Amino acid sequence: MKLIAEHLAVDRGGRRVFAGLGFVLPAGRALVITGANGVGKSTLLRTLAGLVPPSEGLLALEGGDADRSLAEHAHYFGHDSAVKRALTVLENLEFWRDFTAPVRLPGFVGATLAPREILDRLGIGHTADLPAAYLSAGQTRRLALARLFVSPRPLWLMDEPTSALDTASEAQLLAFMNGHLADGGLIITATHSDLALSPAGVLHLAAPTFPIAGDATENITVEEGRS
Ligand SMILES: Nc1ncnc2c1ncn2[C@@H]1O[C@H](COP(=O)(O)OP(=O)(O)OP(=O)(O)O)[C@@H](O)[C@H]1O
Repeated sequence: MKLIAEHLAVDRGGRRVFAGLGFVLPAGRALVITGANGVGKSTLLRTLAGLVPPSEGLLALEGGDADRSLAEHAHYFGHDSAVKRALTVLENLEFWRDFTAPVRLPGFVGATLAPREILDRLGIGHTADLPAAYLSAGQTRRLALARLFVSPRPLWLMDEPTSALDTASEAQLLAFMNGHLADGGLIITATHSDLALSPAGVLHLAAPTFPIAGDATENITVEEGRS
């Protein structure tokens, strides 16, 4: 399984955010997207998640399920935790489990945990029957993270995944992410933190020094390593 992006261009609000972007990410590897504020990291993740349409280019998951879109292979862990405040914590997870079809593929054995089990592992088991509105910012973030485990999907798209997490939760998140890679999953994450993901490459997005009309590959650096 590998994720392929070729000549990707995305426009938002009538303005080209990036163009000429390409990478190949094989199963079991992470791609860390870096770059200054506003350069397009979240936009790239939202495009991969099917939330923003690309203006140009190709996105494909080779070895994926041909009956599903790329977005249906992915969990998107974005800035907004997308937690339903009126539902209990457990109801949020049960909804997500029932709403999100699991994806199982040769070479990918994603962890599937029962909602109560992952809540316990993330240290918020005691909140299971509370309305999600009562959770603190860090607890809400952990609930959003719990969703990745109730329905296995190979591609994790993670936007600033460590935000609002304390040091212990950050270390646990890193262990989960490395576990997902060891299971044959793929991770693309935008972060300003130095996450010790292994193996990982870096995709650096740089602000264009000229108005982008078409190809802007000069503004994109893919660096392998961190293995
Ligand atoms: N809904 C939108 N409509 C129009 N423009 C948008 C929209 N969302 C984002 N943009 C613009 O797209 C550009 C890229 O934004 P994006 O959020 O992808 O940056 P980022 O690299 O993730 O930034 P940060 O590090 O601050 O999170 C910015 O110029 C932003 O203003």
